[in-house]
Amino acid sequence: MLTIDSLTVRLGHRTVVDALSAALPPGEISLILGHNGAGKSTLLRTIAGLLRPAGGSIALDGADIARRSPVEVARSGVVLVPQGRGVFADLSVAENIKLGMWNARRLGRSTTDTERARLDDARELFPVLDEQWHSRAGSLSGGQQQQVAIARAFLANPKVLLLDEPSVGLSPKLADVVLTTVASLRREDRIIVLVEQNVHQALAVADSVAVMRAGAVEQHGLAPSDIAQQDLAAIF
Ligand SMILES: Nc1ncnc2c1ncn2[C@@H]1O[C@H](COP(=O)(O)OP(=O)(O)OP(=O)(O)O)[C@@H](O)[C@H]1O
Repeated sequence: MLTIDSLTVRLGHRTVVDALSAALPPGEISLILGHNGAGKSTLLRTIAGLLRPAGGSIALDGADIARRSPVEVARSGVVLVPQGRGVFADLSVAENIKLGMWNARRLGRSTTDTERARLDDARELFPVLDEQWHSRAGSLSGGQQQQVAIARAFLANPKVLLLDEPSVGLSPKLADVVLTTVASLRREDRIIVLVEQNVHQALAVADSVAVMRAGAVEQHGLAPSDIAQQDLAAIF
């Protein structure tokens, strides 16, 4: 369980995350909705250890990770796929994906024994990438590059996977493919936090929904099927 309690993050003089509390359970995809500037990316970056909160706590299975270094947070199994793909265009698909594996090894979260099986799993989960395993990543479509970024995170064997708008800039069809891939990464002991603007497609794969407004959680634990059109109009 990832338990966030009274988390406050200031950027300059602005309070961007304001006494936010939420509980994100394993085995679920928790979708975070909110208008531009609500603080969603800042929340993900703080969970990943890239920003130091001014107050509050972030507990992963009971241990407070809020003020640990990014490396220590990664070592505890938190992986962020930030906005923008962060794919190395001149490296092959395979090399890009293996970077996740090497990173996990460096952090002590992977052994050579498990890596082979995990690589095979990745090729099965991402058949499009398997077909282009040795192609230059920069030659892939936007949707495929996004899949490379997600596959790299998968290879890092995350306990907590944070995805910041993975379908941004993609056609509805490719967004669907990417979000279906995200859904296939759901595992009993894995916490997946998804920030998305492609709301309808994200609702189709989410297990629960939280709504952020002005840095705080306005509603949480909502069932995706309970979110009606008029609610969405009020959120955005
Ligand atoms: N370095 C910074 N200094 C001051 N304010 C910042 C800084 N970075 C972001 N902000 C502000 O913090 C607020 C929250 O930004 P954040 O990117 O977390 O929102 P978001 O909900 O992810 O929005 P979006 O959907 O546009 O990415 C925004 O108003 C933004 O302008």
